[in-house]
This record gives sequence, structure tokens and C-alpha cells, in this order.
Amino acid sequence: MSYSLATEGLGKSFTLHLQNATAIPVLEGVDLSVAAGECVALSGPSGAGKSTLMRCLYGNYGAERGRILLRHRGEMLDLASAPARVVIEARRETIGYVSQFLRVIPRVSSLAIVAEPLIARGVAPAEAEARAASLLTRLNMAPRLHALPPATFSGGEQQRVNLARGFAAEYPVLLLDEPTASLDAANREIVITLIAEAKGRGAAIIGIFHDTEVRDRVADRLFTVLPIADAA
Ligand SMILES: Nc1ncnc2c1ncn2[C@@H]1O[C@H](COP(=O)(O)OP(=O)(O)OP(=O)(O)O)[C@@H](O)[C@H]1O
Repeated sequence: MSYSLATEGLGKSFTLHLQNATAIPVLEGVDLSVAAGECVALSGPSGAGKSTLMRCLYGNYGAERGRILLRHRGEMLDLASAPARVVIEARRETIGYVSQFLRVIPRVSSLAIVAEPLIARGVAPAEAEARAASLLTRLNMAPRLHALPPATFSGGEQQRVNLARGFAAEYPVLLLDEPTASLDAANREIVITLIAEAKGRGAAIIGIFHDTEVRDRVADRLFTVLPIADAA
């Protein structure tokens, strides 16, 4: 089977520098894989390391051990050892990450935030903005909100801007961290549809879904992350 993203023996611990450099091991020997068109949901108890694993997959946290293999430009790229410029290129073209909270940039409109990844990839600004507007509208963001910076938006509105940005770009690999956490039932349904459409066009998706109904409807299988003491 060929995978869009796979980890081999991934390990990560945190070092608490202000507490005598105490090491907190979080991930050990993680072998996870996701194929094109598949959605894998990370499960496991609170504090087990699901968010840490997601951040390692996107390169926000460096992996201490193991490999993170991403199908990028037709070849398997090890994100764990790739130079920063290659990681940035992979993020532009291949792997997207919808975090739980939007990173708000002062004075930048919602439309520009959503269109930005498309423009970075070379899509003409007018087309990128049309696609951004269409996604925002699908997520029930009224046109008057498109021109506003999302700093003053509600939690659910900010999450929808973040989701529009992630889905508009049509990344081949998409990481979703609790994508429906702040949404009402109607918008939750739309996100479920967007995930199904992304799978349909061959995207590989890894998600954390605390809403078990959403998880059961979108996930093809679960990958359990266990606290290291339990896994040993
Ligand atoms: N930056 C950090 N520095 C030190 N410890 C951290 C850091 N980030 C996470 N941890 C610890 O790593 C462990 C895993 O945290 P993580 O947030 O990945 O868990 P999770 O499975 O996503 O939990 P939840 O389901 O509650 O969101 C926890 O014990 C947490 O306290």
C-alpha cells in the first residue's frame, strides 16, 4: 500500500528547562500511516499525546527519533530531517494544518487569510479570492464578514475562517485538530461534508475529533495514542 503520510518509530519528549531539565517522554515508537482518500482519527485519553503527534507531523515540534514520511512532489520526503526551506515548501504545496484556534493577524481581512495559501501556491489573486469567498459562504460566513479582520469574531466564526483556509487550499494531506469544537450543528454538518469531499478528491486526513458522532461519520479507522506508561 502506498501512503501519503507515515511515521516510523516516531519519538518525542519535552524537556522542562526550569525544572532541572526534567524530561517528559510523550511519544515513543509511533508507527502511523494514512493513505490517499482515507481519514484516520487519533484517539486515546486526555494527555496521551494526540496534539503533540499532530504538531510533530506538521513540523512544529521536532521529532527526536524516527521518521515522518510525506509524499511530496511524487517522492517520500522525511520531514523529520528535511531542511527548513523544504518543510516550508511542503507546507505550501502538500500538507495543511487546521489548528483549533485561528492565529489572528491584525488588519488582515478574513478573505485574505483564506486566500493566502492559494496565492502562495501561484493561483491568481482574483481566482484565489473567489474560491476563498465561496468556502467562507459555504461555512455560513456572511459576505459582510469577509472584509473584516477576524480579531473580534466569535470562537465559532474564527474556527470557520480557519477551516475555510484549510479546505480552500485542497492540500493532499490535511491535519485537523478538533475542527468542529466551537461549531453549531449546522456548521458541523458542513465540515463533515467538506471532509467527505476532500477524501473524495484523494486527500489523506488525520484528525482529532472529541465529538464521537463526527468521528464515527468521517473516520475510516482509529489510531490510538497511549500514554507511554500504559503503552510499555
Ligand atoms: N510544550 C510542552 N511542554 C511540556 N509538556 C508538554 C508540552 N506540550 C504537551 N506537554 C505534555 O505532553 C503530554 C501530551 O499532551 P497533548 O496535548 O499532546 O495530549 P492530548 O492527547 O492532545 O490531550 P487532550 O486530549 O487533553 O487535548 C501531556 O502530559 C502534556 O502535559
